[in-house]
Amino acid sequence: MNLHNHMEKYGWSAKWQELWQQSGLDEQMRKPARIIADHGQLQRLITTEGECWGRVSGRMRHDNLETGTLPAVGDWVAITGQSGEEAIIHGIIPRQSRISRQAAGPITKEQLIAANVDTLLVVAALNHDFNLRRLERYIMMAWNGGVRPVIILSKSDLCTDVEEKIAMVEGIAPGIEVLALSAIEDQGKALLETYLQPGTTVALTGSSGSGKSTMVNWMMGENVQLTQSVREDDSRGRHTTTHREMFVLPQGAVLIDTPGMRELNLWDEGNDGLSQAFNEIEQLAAECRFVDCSHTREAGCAVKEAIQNGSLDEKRLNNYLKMQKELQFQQRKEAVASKRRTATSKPVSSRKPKHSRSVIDWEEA
Ligand SMILES: Nc1nc2c(ncn2[C@@H]2O[C@H](COP(=O)(O)OP(=O)(O)OP(=O)(O)O)[C@@H](O)[C@H]2O)c(=O)[nH]1
Ligand SMILES: [Zn+2]
Repeated sequence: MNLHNHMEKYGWSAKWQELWQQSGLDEQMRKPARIIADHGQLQRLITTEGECWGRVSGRMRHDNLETGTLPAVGDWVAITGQSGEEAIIHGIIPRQSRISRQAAGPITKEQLIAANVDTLLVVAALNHDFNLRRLERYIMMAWNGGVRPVIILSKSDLCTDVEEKIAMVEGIAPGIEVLALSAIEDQGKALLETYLQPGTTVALTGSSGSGKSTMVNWMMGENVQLTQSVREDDSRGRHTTTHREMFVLPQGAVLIDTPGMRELNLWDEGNDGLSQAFNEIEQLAAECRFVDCSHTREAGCAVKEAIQNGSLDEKRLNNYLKMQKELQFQQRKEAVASKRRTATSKPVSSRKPKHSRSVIDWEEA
């Protein structure tokens, strides 16, 4: 039997084999593995021999004080250890993409939610939970981490103008596929399954109550352990999505359930998500008379003109400007922090925060 069989189910491929060899992590007795659940001190792993527990090596924990890099769900790592024993995690194969936001707390820091994600499924319910500004933010999060977003409008059975809603979302999601479905009425499954090909890693996100768990149950089919645990959790009134984990769907894709994201402060990995998510605004801006136009009161502003002639929604512009400001603020704080880092030789973790971070509760936006 092919030793990498287990791992292929979890997304291992010729590409990862190559990255593994290039990483220099493949020395001595080390083997590749993927983090499928993160329990803080302990990580659940899928290895060439099946599942096991692992923990980060002392060396890696120590280095983390400088690098801030610990493995997250979805990471491919290098491990040692005999089968049947707890494995030791020594390093991470360079991440190809990520879902991250700004961590809560006073220091500007990335909170990695999932690594090596191909597609982010953003779920929004077609009844009450329909907020275009919130979708724009999820789209930004995906593009910023190098992940392709797909928008899923759930509970189509509760909506009488589905086509209209799809068109509205397409209007704020250039180049992104938008689909509507109903888990309860078993509508739209084939469309969804086109994103669930074997070998791909998809992450699931969306507001609480948008129907994510129901959708997962629907994809998994009946009599699956997850379905039961989901029901069990629901009956205790807890959010099922607070515990993130990764599992293989019957369609073949690996699914990562992200924690509820009430607060989504953007984290820019330099992938220029803003330009991707708001491409048409940036194209308009190139036509403004002044290169540094703020699109608020300047003469010859092509963006303002688009709002006046109705081709651009002012709310979309405002959201764009707001997120641009957030990212600029984050970059300034980062610049200050890295200056201080080079000025003192203290490890990152012992730095005293200077600013307190403003919290943006965007769910209500
Ligand atoms: N009418 C209708 N209701 C749905 C559909 N999908 C889910 N629901 C209902 O919406 C409610 C919330 O669904 P969940 O699947 O628990 O939502 P969730 O996104 O997982 O919520 P959290 O676990 O809190 O993040 C439940 O009462 C579901 O029965 C659908 O397709 N149609
Ligand atoms: Zn302008």
